[in-house]
Amino acid sequence: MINKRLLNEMPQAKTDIFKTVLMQWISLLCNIAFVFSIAFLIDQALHQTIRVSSLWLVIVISIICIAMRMLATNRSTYYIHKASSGIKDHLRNRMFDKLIEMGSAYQEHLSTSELVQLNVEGIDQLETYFGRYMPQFFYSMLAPLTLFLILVWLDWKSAVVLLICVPLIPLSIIAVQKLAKRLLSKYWTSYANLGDSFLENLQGLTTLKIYKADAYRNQKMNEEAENFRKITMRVLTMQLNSVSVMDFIAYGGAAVGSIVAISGFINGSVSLFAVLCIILLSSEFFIPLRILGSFFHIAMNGIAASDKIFKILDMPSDTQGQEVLSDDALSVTMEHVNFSYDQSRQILFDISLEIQPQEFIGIIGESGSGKSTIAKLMSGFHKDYEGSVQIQGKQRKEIKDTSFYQRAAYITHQPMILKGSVRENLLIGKANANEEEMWNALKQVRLDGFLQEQGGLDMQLLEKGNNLSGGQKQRLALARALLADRELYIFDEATSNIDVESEEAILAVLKQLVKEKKTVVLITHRLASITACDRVYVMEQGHCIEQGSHEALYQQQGKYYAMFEKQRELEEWEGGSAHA
Ligand SMILES: Nc1ncnc2c1ncn2[C@@H]1O[C@H](COP(=O)(O)OP(=O)(O)OP(=O)(O)O)[C@@H](O)[C@H]1O
Repeated sequence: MINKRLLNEMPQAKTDIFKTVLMQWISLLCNIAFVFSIAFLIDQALHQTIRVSSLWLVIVISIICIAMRMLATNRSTYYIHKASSGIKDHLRNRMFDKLIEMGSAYQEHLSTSELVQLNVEGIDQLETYFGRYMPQFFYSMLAPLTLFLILVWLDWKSAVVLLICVPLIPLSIIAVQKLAKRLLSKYWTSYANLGDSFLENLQGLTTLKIYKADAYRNQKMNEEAENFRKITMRVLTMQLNSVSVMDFIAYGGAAVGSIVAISGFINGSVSLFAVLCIILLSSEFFIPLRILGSFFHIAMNGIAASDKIFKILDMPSDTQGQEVLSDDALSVTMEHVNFSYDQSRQILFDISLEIQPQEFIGIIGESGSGKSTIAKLMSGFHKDYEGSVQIQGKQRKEIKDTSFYQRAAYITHQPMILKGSVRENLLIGKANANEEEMWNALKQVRLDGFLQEQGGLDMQLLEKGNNLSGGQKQRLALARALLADRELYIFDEATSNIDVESEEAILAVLKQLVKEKKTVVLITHRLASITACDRVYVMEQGHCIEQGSHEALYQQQGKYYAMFEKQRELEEWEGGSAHA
């Protein structure tokens, strides 16, 4: 019922919970005083001994009690808010820090929609746990004890009966909790899966429409939604049933206590004043626990979410190394690397390659041969490889991502363009770049002409750069990378959507980069682009089958030669047929 880990996460919340309980307790004392004064008045009225002075006394006590209750309720609301908002901020920051700490490899373990759900709704449900459930938990122990210690002087029998009935409520909560835990864990898993499907289908809606596959995916999602509905209904049924059980115990317990007091009154062993006090206060024994029960389910939902949150927070931080690169130039060495994304299929087989500072390296091969996987291993996206991937002689998995990315850039064929101006997108590469630098970079990638017609650097881009063509997005990403001025550039099909003429201009920029003492790794399908490389690695089905300069590989008349010739023939044929 008490999650120690959550409480220890936020020691400050303990003080706020204590203050909330104190305020609720003061409120209870006011209530008792109010009931006592009313019972006193009724007792005097029935015995016809009422006096004006006692009437005034009751009125004054009532006003004081009501005012103090209002004040105590106000303060407890404030502390409730303080306790719950603090933990929300704290956990969201911890999650954010953890993701940063895990670096680019976090996507291997977590899906975006699960993260969003946990961070938004999951953490919101902890608000109830901290702000409502926890104070209520302690108060619901304190309230019956306080009432018992007061009422036992009026009629010990009914006080004992009332106190004995109270633990039945927590017992029923514990029983329900056992059932709830597994059910809620299933509920969260089903919710996260549905979120995943929803996000994916929404992102791929255009493709689904084109292939008329939307109805099928819709049906699949409906099935998942139906599963989620069923499990939600089971959760709600469990909640309603447990609330009914608690109501039965609460009102039944109060009734039993009152009956004992009334029979004492009939026997003459209990005074009218005492029986009135017991009847009016008997429900107070149970109400705090009954309220606790109503918070319990939302709180348990928060706890289920927190279990998942802690699982993420407890993930090994060694998903990202802690070593920092030295000021020496960056070299990349891969030795006997084997790699699989999953157990079912090996993707890379015994890959060894070497990239010295200021070299211009090409990696080619047919689609699916493992080129991007090599780039991803160098960039630190996956650590679970055999063999060695070293940067500056240090294992890549030991190197901190921030240290690597300060010196290196990985540019893919699907660059991330953010909603906002072109300027904002460029400043991601270099925060303090001036206009001249930005235009210079845009000119190098031949995007300047288009942008000048479209409002320049202030041109507003839609989400994911959707108002740019595929080639324009790639050029913008290249301009951003050039502005970033890194030592090592890994271009993974980064110019795949760019027309041949512009690609030649960009190739000239890459050659210029090498002259400026940068190291460039170029992964491409366009073999004409890599003739200038110092060394080319040829991949086939996860094996590196050839390596050497363009001239050496060409003369070897192996795979490279065959691919090169085939592409040249195709280009010549295309050129010829275009002219025909
Ligand atoms: N995240 C992943 N999980 C499982 N398998 C993957 C994953 N990414 C790639 N693969 C598999 O690894 C193999 C190599 O993929 P990779 O992207 O490295 O090839 P590539 O040579 O870059 O291909 P292309 O030229 O088409 O980009 C492919 O068969 C692919 O199915």
